[in-house]
Amino acid sequence: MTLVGPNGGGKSTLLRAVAGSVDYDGDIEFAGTQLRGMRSRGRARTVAVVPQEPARPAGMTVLDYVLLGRTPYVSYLGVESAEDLTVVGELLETLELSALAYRAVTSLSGGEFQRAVLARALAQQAPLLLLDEPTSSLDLGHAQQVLELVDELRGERGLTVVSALHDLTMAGQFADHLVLLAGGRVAAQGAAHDVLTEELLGAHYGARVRILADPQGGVVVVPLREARSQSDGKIHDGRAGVA
Ligand SMILES: Nc1ncnc2c1ncn2[C@@H]1O[C@H](COP(=O)(O)OP(=O)(O)OP(=O)(O)O)[C@@H](O)[C@H]1O
Repeated sequence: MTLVGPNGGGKSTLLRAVAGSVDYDGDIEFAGTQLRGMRSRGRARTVAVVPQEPARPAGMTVLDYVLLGRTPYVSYLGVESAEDLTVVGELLETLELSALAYRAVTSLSGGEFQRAVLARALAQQAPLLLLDEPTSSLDLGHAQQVLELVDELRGERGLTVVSALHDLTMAGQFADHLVLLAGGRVAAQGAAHDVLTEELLGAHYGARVRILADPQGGVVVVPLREARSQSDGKIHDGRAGVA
């Protein structure tokens, strides 16, 4: 499920409620289990989170940072097993972080660190993965790669993924079910072509867009600039001049 919506719409708050880091009314159930009141080790084996603004622990290497994801499996003696190291090694490889394994996380670029945060969350091997803007610092290629990887894991391991995305075209390409949150409420939900419409994006984002259908079935959202006429200086509907 992919959450979209304007700033302040409630995407992060919803993810934090599912993650158990803010209080909420009502119940949140996953696979028949109430998430409220779960013990921290059990919760960490159930829910993995990629927060929007994760802290970078000073002096910690990328390897140790990703190994933190194995905490729910590490014995009480605190020693990581061969399996922990294998899982982490594979993730470092997949996310192109092997060469950075012994670098301090504080020295990474925004995109490198974002991949390390995802690796740490995937190392938890939890069936529910919450991603808050997982591609916000990534270049186009890495953003596609990360979303493909998450989609593959969703298929292969049966993960449930709830992701907040600002990039509506990425959402229109990758989301199976979209939820548009605005003012803390669900404004629309469904398939990409039902939610990413000119009307809904105009009403809830105050945005002027053109929606294009991608032949492969996805949706492309093109932001339109208001066109200024040179002759009368008035602002005209940008749609008029766009093929
Ligand atoms: N701890 C808090 N105390 C008070 N208000 C909060 C708190 N956390 C979030 N809010 C408010 O709740 C609303 C929803 O915020 P939230 O961070 O969930 O939005 P968002 O959809 O993730 O936005 P963005 O796209 O800007 O990241 C905002 O108006 C925000 O200011």
